[in-house]
Amino acid sequence: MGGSHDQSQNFSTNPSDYKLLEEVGYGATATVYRAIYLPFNQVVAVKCMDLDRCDINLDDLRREAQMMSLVDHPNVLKAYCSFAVERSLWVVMQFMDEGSCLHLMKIAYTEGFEEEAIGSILKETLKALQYLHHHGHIHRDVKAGNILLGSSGAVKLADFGVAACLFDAGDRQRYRNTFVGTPCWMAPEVLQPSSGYNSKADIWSFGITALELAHGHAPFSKYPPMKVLLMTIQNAPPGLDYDRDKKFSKSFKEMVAMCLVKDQTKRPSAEKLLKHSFFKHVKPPELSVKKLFADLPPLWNRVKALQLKDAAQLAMKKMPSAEEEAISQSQYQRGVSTWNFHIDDLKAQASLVRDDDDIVEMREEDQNKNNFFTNYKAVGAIDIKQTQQNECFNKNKKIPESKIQEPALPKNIICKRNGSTSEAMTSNIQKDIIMSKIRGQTVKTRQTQSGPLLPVTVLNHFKSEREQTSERLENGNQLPGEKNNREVRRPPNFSGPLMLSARASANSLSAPIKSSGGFRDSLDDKSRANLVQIKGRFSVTSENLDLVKDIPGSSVSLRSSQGSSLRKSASVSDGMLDSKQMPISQASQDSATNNISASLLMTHLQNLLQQTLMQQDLIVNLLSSLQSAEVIHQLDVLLRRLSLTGRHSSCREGTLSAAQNNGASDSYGHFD
Ligand SMILES: Nc1ncnc2c1ncn2[C@@H]1O[C@H](COP(=O)(O)OP(=O)(O)OP(=O)(O)O)[C@@H](O)[C@H]1O
Repeated sequence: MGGSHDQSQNFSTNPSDYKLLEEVGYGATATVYRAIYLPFNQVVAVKCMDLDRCDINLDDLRREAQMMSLVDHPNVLKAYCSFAVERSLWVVMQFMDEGSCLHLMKIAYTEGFEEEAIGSILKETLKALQYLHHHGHIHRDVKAGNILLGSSGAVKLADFGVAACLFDAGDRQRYRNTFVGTPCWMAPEVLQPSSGYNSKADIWSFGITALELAHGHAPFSKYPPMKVLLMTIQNAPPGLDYDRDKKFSKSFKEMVAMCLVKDQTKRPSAEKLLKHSFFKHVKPPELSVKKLFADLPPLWNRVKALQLKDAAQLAMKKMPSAEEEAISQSQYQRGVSTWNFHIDDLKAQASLVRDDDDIVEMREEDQNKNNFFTNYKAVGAIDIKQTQQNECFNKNKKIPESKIQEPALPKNIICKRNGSTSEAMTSNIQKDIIMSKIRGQTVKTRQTQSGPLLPVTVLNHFKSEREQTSERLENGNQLPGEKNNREVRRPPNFSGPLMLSARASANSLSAPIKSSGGFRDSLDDKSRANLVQIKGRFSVTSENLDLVKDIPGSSVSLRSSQGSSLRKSASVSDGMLDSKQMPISQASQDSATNNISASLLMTHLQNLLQQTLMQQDLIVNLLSSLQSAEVIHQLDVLLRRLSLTGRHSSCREGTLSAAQNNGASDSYGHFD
């Protein structure tokens, strides 16, 4: 991809040459810091990818870093070098001092940007895509969270964590055949591996990103990932609505509609799309984008504020009533009486499971009109004095190293939404209030969790984003190494089945899914080739896909698919599952008896969990073999069952259900 002036600068791979400063972002697998490269006294970004949290192989990571270092385009983020530091991989890259579009929307434009800014951001992004596609790459994770902004108005596409090479050995027509991306942004053809996909998948994601920038969130974002996948396949493509989106121009609506055509062959290439009339009159980003952050405090303070906002929401989340809590406590104790589990662990796990309504509710919270001020006020904020405001707006973006200090909490935040300005403030007092609430209530609070399961390997390292947020806050500004040393990794004793790695400061569905080694080419042995790994979310194996393909229509027997590959996804240990196999119908009868023992109850629960896991695998499998309306209908039915199952799989609710609800097992009867 050509050289770059940056490559003449040799960045060292010695971690002590980098002084990590504030945290400026975090994703499913990484935390990003503003840093100083000491030999050049140059500000850079260092992305620290926790290898324990990454369910991707080192080849993929190296490929990401290598690809980023080869790019040479003003709209594609440049990486300088990468190297391993203990259990993490550091990627040193250009620092984008205004962060991602997603962050910016969350902090100040919760209902999206004006068309003028959107046009500029999209045009620059499209130029990046044109460049990547021209060089044979599919980005595969185009979304607002991966579009970074600079204070000059620069727009750069970042994060090649899931990017793939489109053609090898000169085969320019090669279609990818893997399952990679982030649910809301994924093109329909990407969800159907049999059909294959190419760079047009990025055009779909680009269209979704346009909607995200216009509304402040991606379409379907309030639904669990599995539902999103299904809706993407079944529903008409999303678009800009003529009533709701009156403020947007016809040409913008048309351009989005062109991207969101289900038939990939009918989507325009990036090159062609750039010629669309919508992009003809777009203003240069120095004019339209730059002003978006004119009044905002520095990025690191915004990130901190977002973390506080999430923490405040966590603290304010509605608590179960006293009676519910008491019942729940006794259920937990009954449930764990014969196991070695620590009750707090079990509670924490149970609290990770939410049903759809909770997710919708959560989404509404995320999208509500309240600004930080409202949030903080609710946890005991104090009034803000107008005279204090200016202090925090003195952006000091290029700080000489000698003057760099640990960042203070933001004193004032200007929240700007579509032109209106309101004030928000956090203080150390507020922080204390929030933190004390969090400390007292984290375990009790239910968290946004739903959708597909996590593989055991991921699960063992899984830490909900809210916990991470709390930890980040409690750990202050520790550097990653210090954090790792202090962090006590305590794998959960109980693995709830419907887990989803949520992000506090990002769209809850924004962590990418990655299957079968986006770079299957690099996997040579059969077992690796069969692994369908989904980054940070859930896993199935391609053996399952084959299995389902061989099974006609609805006569799929779950029992027949209890092979070893399915067990990879099981969250209860294999040994437990093997030794406690029990027909579901028997579980139904047993759960109807009053004198049921806690251990038997938990055994049944395990079976229910196992069935849930298999159903989820099955859904993914069916997606891959989706060919006819009949199958779509079956998926629909399955999905409904799955939501029911999801509720019964929650440790908290499942324990109750197994004991009290005979109907639970009925819903599985069909699969016996
Ligand atoms: N070079 C950079 N300069 C400034 N901020 C950055 C930079 N790179 C990343 N960030 C911030 O950090 C966030 C997370 O980064 P990134 O997307 O690379 O992590 P990730 O773990 O790969 O995320 P995900 O996999 O969920 O997309 C970004 O959304 C952005 O806000």
